[in-house]
Amino acid sequence: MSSRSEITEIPIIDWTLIENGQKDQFLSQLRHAFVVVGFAYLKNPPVDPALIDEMIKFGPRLFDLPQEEKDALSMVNSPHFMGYNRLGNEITRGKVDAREQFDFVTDATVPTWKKGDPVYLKFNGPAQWPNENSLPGFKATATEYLQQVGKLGFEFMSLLAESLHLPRDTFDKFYESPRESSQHWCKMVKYPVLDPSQGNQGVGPHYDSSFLTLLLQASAQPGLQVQSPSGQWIDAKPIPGTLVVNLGKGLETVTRGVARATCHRVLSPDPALGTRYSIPYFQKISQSIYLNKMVVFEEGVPLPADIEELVRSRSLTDLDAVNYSEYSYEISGIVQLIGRIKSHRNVGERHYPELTAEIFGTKA
Ligand SMILES: O=C(O)CCC(=O)C(=O)O
Ligand SMILES: [Fe+2]
Repeated sequence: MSSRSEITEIPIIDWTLIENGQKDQFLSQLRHAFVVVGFAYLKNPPVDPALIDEMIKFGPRLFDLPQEEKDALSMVNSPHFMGYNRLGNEITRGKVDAREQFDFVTDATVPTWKKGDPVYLKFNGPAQWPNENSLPGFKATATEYLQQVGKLGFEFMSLLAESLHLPRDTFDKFYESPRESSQHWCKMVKYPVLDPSQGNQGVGPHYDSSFLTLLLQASAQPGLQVQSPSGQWIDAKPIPGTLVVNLGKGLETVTRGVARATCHRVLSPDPALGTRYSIPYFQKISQSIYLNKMVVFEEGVPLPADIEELVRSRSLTDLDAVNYSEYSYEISGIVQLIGRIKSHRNVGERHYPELTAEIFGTKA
């Protein structure tokens, strides 16, 4: 890949390479995927396929709960941005997204906010789970799924470090300590078919926040698109037996742009195909660190030759997403809050009135 070539599809990397002793091949594919593309499918991920099926089946059942039950779990009641959002309650790049969603986390084992603590520590805290009688087994299944995907996420980051010729534990210092105490966060998302007069923004162009997203496409409908370096939108169609992996703006910041956060969006499903479901897992990093002061590739030190070659092969243009650029100067917790408040202004106004007024320029 020494010439500048356009990206037309998303690479597929098979986890069985690791299990079959072909780790070097896996690492080389990883290096290419995350330096050049920023997205890959991970085939045969080490997550129990029966558990994945159970999670997929819970999607429609969760959204089919009576509206009052869903509204009782409304995110506006949660300073941790956990819970339910009706259709039309979320904004990306100033435009309304057409998706309904629940955000969940595993129970907190990290200290949560107390009086006198920095405001961003309020971000840690419990989920709002549906009543067990309404959806028996859901909390247990989602918690087990989050544990397995969370474990994969940490292992993936160790492999990514190796693929960049860095020590395996390079990224450990960015998590809560010990990293096993981190909360694991996912969303269950439903994208309904829209009337063409309502547009087609399932979710607008954006970067993800922290280090790593592991996305389970939980139905057969396409919709996810990834922006290539030259600005073309590439379909990331669901492939059964895979998770879609992408990197967030936090990781791009600490690798000084070597590993790419890639702009992506979701188009509302085609009316002929019906509702689309997805379940993204977002790996959480510590709120109390300045990523710009903890870079893993020092300025002025040459990159390893194979990485340098991949970096040179990219021809990056300005893409459509603009979010999370604050990592270059601001503490991580505030950057994450800014992102969440921009997406969910009503939650910001209720729980973080000062920061929300600052973000929207409405401060008196
Ligand atoms: O639903 C999807 O396929 C992707 C969702 C997404 O990009 C996000 O929630 O950050
Ligand atoms: Fe995303």
